[in-house]
Order: sequence, then C-alpha cells, then structure tokens
Amino acid sequence: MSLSLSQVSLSYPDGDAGRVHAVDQVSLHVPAGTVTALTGPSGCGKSSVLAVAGTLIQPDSGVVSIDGVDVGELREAQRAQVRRDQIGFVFQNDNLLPDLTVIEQLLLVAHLRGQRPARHRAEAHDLLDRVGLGGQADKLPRQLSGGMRQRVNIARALMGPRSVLLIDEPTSALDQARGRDIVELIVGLCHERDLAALLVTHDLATLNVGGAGGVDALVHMLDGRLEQDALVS
Ligand SMILES: Nc1ncnc2c1ncn2[C@@H]1O[C@H](COP(=O)(O)OP(=O)(O)OP(=O)(O)O)[C@@H](O)[C@H]1O
Repeated sequence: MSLSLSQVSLSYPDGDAGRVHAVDQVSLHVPAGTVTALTGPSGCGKSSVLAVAGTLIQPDSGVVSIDGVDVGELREAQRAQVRRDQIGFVFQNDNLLPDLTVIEQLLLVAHLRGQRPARHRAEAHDLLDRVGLGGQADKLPRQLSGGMRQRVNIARALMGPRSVLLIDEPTSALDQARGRDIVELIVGLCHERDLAALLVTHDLATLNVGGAGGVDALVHMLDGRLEQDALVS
C-alpha cells in the first residue's frame, strides 16, 4: 500500500502555441503509514502533482502507481473506481453540503458508492469520535467552527477502506495552533491506518517534520521540479 510517481511530467496548453510545464520529471515515493509534505512557492506545480497522483489528470509521461498498480494502464472506468475506493481527498475548502448533518456528510460517501448508508453508521460514528467530533453528529456545517468543519472533511475522506490520502492546504483557513492540531490528526490517522499521504502546504510551521505528531518527510518543489527525489525509507 503506497503511492509512487516515477518521472512524471504534465503540461497545460498556454496561449496559441505554447505549453506551461507544470510538473517536470517528478519522482516521489510515499510508503504506507507515512505522510510526505510537499511545499513550494505559488505556481510551482504542487496542486498539479496532487491531481496527477489522484488520477484526476493523466500526465504527459511517467508512471503513477497506487498499491503497486500503474494507474495509467487502467481504463478510465477502472481509474474512477480507484479514485472512489482507494483515494481520500481533503481540499482547502471543506465542500460540505450545507443542508446535511455531520453524520449524513459521511454516510453520503457510502451512498455514492452504491452501499447502504445504514450499514456504515457505526464506522461513521467511530471516525467522528476519532477526529474529536463525537458529540457533533447531528449538527449542520454552519453550526461548526472552521477547524471542526475541516475535521468533518478529514473523517469523510477516510470513510471506507482507503490506501492513499491526498490533502491540499488543509490548514490555510486556520490559526497556527489549530493548523498544527489538524496536521497532527492527519499524521496520527495515517500512521494508525497505514495510509500513504501526500500533503500540500505553504504552512511549514504546522509540520513538525520528523518530530512527535509531525510529518515523516518534507519535499520542496520549484518550477515543476522536486529539489531532490523524495524517497522515504
Ligand atoms: N488548468 C490549467 N491550465 C493552464 N495552466 C495551468 C492550469 N492549472 C495550473 N496551471 C499552471 O501550471 C503551473 C502550476 O500550477 P499549480 O496550480 O499546480 O501550482 P501550485 O504550486 O499548486 O500553486 P498554488 O500554491 O498557487 O496553488 C502554474 O504556472 C499554473 O499557472
């Protein structure tokens, strides 16, 4: 259970004839049960790496492997299944549905997978307990603070068996103490559940690299390239 990118490149059309090379020969290995943080200046390609790792965009070249499977070799329907069943996404904005309660936000994931939500109620409650929202299951998003909404977002991303977690700027709307708590929560969950996680952030102060509750590895990106290949042992 791991996430690997090998020599991945991605460009976008740019004007009449040009292309912008957003990701340039990036190789990155994130073993199960570890969190790698990816940082770098705005526009260096971090979100593009996440989009490729999440099979949302096909790279121009290179290989993306999830649990050892080269997802570029799969048909689109199979890739959609990998996205739905194996990858959890946490974005900067929580994207919670305003009229659903906290528990319903989580159960919706089971429903979208064609499963019976009632069967997943215990799992959803366990996850809410784990993210510190045990008493909030029947609240609506507008009744929660920003930090609590981000915790719902994280719990929702972990519904069902997951092997990869992709996280984009999870702390940008939070103060530093709450941001650190959120990173510590993500790291704890990934260690416990053997998830391979890639976390994009500008917020170095929240990462506590290699420390207790901190991320396991940190890689820096500049102009589409990693400053060194991120191979975490
Ligand atoms: N859909 C797109 N079409 C054209 N160019 C794009 C597209 N998405 C991103 N880019 C360009 O690709 C490069 C990398 O963008 P990307 O969003 O991946 O960087 P980033 O490091 O995540 O930036 P930020 O921290 O501001 O979110 C930038 O030059 C950006 O303008």
